[in-house]
Amino acid sequence: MEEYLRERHELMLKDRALRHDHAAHRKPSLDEIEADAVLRKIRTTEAKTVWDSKRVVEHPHGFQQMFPGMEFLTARSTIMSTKLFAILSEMPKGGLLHAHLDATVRADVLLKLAMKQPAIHVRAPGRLSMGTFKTVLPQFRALPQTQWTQLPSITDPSYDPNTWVPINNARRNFSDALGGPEGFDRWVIGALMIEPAEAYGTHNSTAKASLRIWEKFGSTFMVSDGLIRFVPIWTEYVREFLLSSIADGISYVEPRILFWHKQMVGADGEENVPHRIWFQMYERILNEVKASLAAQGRADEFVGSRIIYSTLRIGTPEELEWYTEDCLALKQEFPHLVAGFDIVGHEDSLEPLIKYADVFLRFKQRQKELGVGIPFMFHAGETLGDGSAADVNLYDAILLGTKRIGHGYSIYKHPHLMEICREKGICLEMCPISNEILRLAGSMPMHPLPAIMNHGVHVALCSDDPAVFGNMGLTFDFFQVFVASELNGLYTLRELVWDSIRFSSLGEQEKDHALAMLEKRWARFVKYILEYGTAERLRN
Ligand SMILES: O=c1[nH]cnc2c1ncn2[C@@H]1O[C@H](CO)[C@@H](O)[C@H]1O
Repeated sequence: MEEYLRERHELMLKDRALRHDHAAHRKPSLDEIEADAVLRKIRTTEAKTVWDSKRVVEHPHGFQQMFPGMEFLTARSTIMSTKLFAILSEMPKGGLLHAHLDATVRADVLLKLAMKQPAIHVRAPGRLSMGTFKTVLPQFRALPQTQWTQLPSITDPSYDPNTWVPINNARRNFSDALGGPEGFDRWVIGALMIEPAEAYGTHNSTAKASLRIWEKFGSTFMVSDGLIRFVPIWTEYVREFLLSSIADGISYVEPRILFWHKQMVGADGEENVPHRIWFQMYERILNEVKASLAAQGRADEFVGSRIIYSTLRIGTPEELEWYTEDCLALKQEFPHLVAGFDIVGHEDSLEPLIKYADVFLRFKQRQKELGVGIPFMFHAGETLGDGSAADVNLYDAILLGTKRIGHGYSIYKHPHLMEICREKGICLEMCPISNEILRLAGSMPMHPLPAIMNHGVHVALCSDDPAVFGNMGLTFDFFQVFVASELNGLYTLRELVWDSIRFSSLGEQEKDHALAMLEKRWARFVKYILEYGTAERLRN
C-alpha cells in the first residue's frame, strides 16, 4: 500500500507539473504555506455553509440550487457576503489586461455623471409603458446649445417618439406609473446591464442563428455610447475607471479603447474631437490620478496604464487599413501609450481574422519601415464553435504573431496551439465571468480554465465588461475561479497575479519595478490572511 500511495502521489505531481503554480517552480514561504491553509479552510467551510445545495436562490426558471462557482448573476450578493470575498478584496491584483474601456464604470455612476451635463438629452424610439419597458431603449446624445430643448417629459402621452428631452427633465418627470425618477434609473440601468432574467432566461442562447445574449450585450454599448463619447463625461469616466481599479488592488491597466468612431463629441456638442485628442485627454487624467496618489503617499499602488487600440471586426479590408494607419500615427505621437492592436465584436457573427490577413501583414511591414512596434492582442476563440470561423481565428491570431490572446476560450480543443502558447509565452486573457454570462459556460466548474492551466499555458484573469456584467474590479473573477477548484490555492492566485504583470506591455524595467511593489504588497496580504485566520481561529 505504501508503494501504491507513493506512485499515486508521483502520478499526480507529474500530471500537474506543467502548471505554473506547481511547487517545482517556486518555493512558497512558511507564511504563504499557512495562509494557503487558511484560505482552503474558509473555502471548505463556505462550500458547506454558504454554497450548500439545500439552499436555493431565486432564478428566472424558479429556484436555483447553490454551489460554488454557480451562475454569477444569481450568486452575486451571496458572494459579497462571504469571508473569502472579503479576503480577496484585499488581494493585490497586478494588471488588468482585458477590459473594454466603455464597459468599465458602474452604470449608476455613469448615469450620475450624465445628470451633471445639461447638454445630455435622451429620446425614446417608441412609447414607454410597462409592456415596452425592456424593449424601448433610451438613446442619449450631447447636443450643441442651439439644439437644446425644453421638452418636459419622455413618458407624457403628448411625447413624440424620437424627440430629444433634457435628461434631467426626463428623469424628474418620468411617469409615476413607471416608477417616477427611480423608474427612470431602472429603465436606463436595465439597458446598460445584463440581468439574471436575460442571461439565464429570455436571452439564454449563444447559437449563431439567434444570438440572443449578444443582442442584449451589443445593445448596452449602443445605449452607453451617447453618454460616454462626450468629452466632459469621457474624461471623468476614465478617472473613475482608474480610481475604482486602484481601489480593488489593481496596479496597472491596459484597456481596449474602441476607435471605431473617428470623432468624439466635444464640450460644445459638436462631433469633432479626433483620436489624438482622446490620447491627450487619457494621458492628462492618468497623470492627475498618479499625482494625487503620490500626494497621498500611495504612489506604490499604481504603476500606470497603456491603451490597446481597437476597432470593430466589420467592414472591408480597405476600411480596416484606415485604422491601422491611424494607429501607426498615434504610436508615433504617443509611443509610451499605445500597447497593441485588436479588432473586437462578436466573433461568431462578425468577420474572421483571415479576411484581413493581408492588411495585418502590411501593418507589420509598415511598423518595420517606421521603426515602431505595435503587437497584436487579438480576440480569438471566444466561442463554443468547433472548427467554426471563430474557433479558427486562433490559428490566424497565432500565425500573425499575437502577443496575447483575448479570451482564447476554445483553445483547450487544440493541443498543438496550447503547446505553441506554452513555448512562445503567449498569454491568454481569460474572462471567466464574461464567458459564463455570455453563455459559453453554464457555470464556473464548466469553464475550461483548469484544462488550460494544467497544460502550462499562462493566463491573466480579466473582467472584460464589468459595467455590463456587474463584476467590477477583479475580485469577483478571482473569487469564482478560486471556489470552483480544489486544486487552486494561494500559489495559483499568486501566479495569475504575477502573470498579469509579466505579460503586460510594460517595459522590462517597469515590470521589475511593478513586481517589486507587488512583492511588498503580497507579503502584507499574506500577513492579513494570517491575522484573519487567527481572529477566526482557523490556524493550527
Ligand atoms: O467579450 C468580448 N468579445 C468581443 N468583443 C467585445 C467583448 N466585449 C466587448 N466587446 C466589444 O467591444 C466594443 C466596446 O468597446 C463593443 O462593440 C463590444 O461588442
